[in-house]
Amino acid sequence: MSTLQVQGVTVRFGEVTAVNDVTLSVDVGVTGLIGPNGAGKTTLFDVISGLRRPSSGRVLLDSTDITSRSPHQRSRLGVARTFQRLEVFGSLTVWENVVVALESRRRPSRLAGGLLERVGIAEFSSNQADTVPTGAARLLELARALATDPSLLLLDEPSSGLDRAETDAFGALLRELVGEGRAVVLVEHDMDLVMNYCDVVHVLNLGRLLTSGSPEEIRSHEGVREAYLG
Ligand SMILES: Nc1ncnc2c1ncn2[C@@H]1O[C@H](COP(=O)(O)OP(=O)(O)OP(=O)(O)O)[C@@H](O)[C@H]1O
Repeated sequence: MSTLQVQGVTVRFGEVTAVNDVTLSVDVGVTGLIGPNGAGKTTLFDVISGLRRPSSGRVLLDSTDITSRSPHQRSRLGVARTFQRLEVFGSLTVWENVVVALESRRRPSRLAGGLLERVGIAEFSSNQADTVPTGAARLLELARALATDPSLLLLDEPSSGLDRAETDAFGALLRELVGEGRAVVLVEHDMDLVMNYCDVVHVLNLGRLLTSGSPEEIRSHEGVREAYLG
């Protein structure tokens, strides 16, 4: 049984079909969702996290149809998400940001320190969130997502703003999260991160699922090269 099933999902914005009859499943592991700009990756994340209703199709979580559930209800079912555009509370400290996320799920605030250690930004705990470097703010978003103890974690371009060493540490953390039985889906432009840390990669192009496979299969896929090279 897959954690997440996307079945025949289509999203139209007027004349534009952003996501076109996409069917895919996600299991425990690191799953990459890649594709050129405008391929429909963020729109598909919006559908999975409940921010957007599909024009047609269904989303199932652990075999339950959640297509009409709100983002809040999905969060309680174990779905957490980070955004391409940072969504932290800028005027709160880094530590307070995580506490707010913990409290939203009635989890104890004493867990905040451990979460910040885990993502590698404990040194910024008492800094105001809008004063920390972009990479640290991105890791704070991850800590906030982890504060909800998700079974399905959706990460939108998590490595932007991270340097190479931070990206490698981030990749290692992803593997740890999988070891805890979580499913992680990554929209990511950093192909090294995708190829080194993903178990499965889905490729979108012009709203359609072009192909799915292991990183090796994706790397050698003719259509993928064409989609990227135009
Ligand atoms: N709210 C909207 N209204 C109209 N068109 C939209 C809207 N959101 C997205 N689109 C269009 O849908 C298509 C898919 O966009 P989406 O942002 O999902 O792609 P993406 O793969 O995430 O791209 P990127 O890698 O650039 O973030 C694009 O053609 C985009 O212009």
